[in-house]
Amino acid sequence: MTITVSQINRWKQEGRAIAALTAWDYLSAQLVDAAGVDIALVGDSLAMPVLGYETTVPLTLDEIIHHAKAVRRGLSNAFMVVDLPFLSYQVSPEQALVTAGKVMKETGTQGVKLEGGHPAMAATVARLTQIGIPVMGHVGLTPQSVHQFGGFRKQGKTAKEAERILQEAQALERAGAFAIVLEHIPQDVAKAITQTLGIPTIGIGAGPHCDGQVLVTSDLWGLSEWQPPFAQPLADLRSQAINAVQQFCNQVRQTP
Ligand SMILES: Nc1nc2c(c(=O)[nH]1)N[C@@H](CNc1ccc(C(=O)N[C@@H](CCC(=O)O)C(=O)O)cc1)CN2
Ligand SMILES: CC(C)(CO)C(=O)C(=O)O
Ligand SMILES: [Mg+2]
Repeated sequence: MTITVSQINRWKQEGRAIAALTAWDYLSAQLVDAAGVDIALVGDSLAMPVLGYETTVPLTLDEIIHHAKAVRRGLSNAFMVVDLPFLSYQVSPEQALVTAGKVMKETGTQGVKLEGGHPAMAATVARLTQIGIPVMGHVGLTPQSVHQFGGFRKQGKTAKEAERILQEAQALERAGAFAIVLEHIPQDVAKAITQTLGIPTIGIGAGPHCDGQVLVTSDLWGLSEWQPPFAQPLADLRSQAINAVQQFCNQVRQTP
């Protein structure tokens, strides 16, 4: 049962919600895949909870490829998508093509994701999809623009901004994107975009009316040292992990 882009598109038409989670290595990939997630995203968010950077901006192409190769080895069912890091695709459509091609060849991913939906980025997405690379879009709070936004702030709060985000999503659909992530925007804006588009929307901090949801898996597990307000942990692995280490230290230090 391998998941394909056409399957993902059919799920929208059938009203079957799409579950996506991030993975950053062999272990996390195996766990989300075994649990039956539909899409495993090697998100550039790995820069933050996993590598300890303050934003996703410093992550390099070589770093994400190294992680994505490990994720590939851990997946058997989920559709794999890899984020293109900051400045590995924004210079020109040619740069994006070379980067996406390198990621596909070296990691074995089925698709890539990039941020933004302004006309230049839509043209880049068109270029990639024309040569057969499945592209997932990402609009709203696009974390690679954090310094322009002045923080990881909710986007699309004014009618004008909301309209711009809708236009960007439509441009990405026309460019051939197979799905679009909507991050940290008001739920009514996400709902309107979801109803307008023929391709699935995958929300994060965008309310319940999207065609699917994505979370950073370390947030879901309660493993991140910090998480966005919209991420609800469903486990508390951080305290369990610390507890196990404390028990180990105590055992080792017990004088026989
Ligand atoms: N681990 C973790 N890291 C991440 C993401 C995640 O999903 N989880 N996703 C990306 C970053 N996205 C966000 C989105 C919202 C917030 C957030 O916390 N926002 C607050 C504070 C905003 C501000 O600084 O003003 C708010 O109330 O809106 C932080 C990172 C990349 N890194
Ligand atoms: C899940 C999402 C959309 C959060 O920003 C992402 O792009 C990532 O993890 O890198
Ligand atoms: Mg990302």
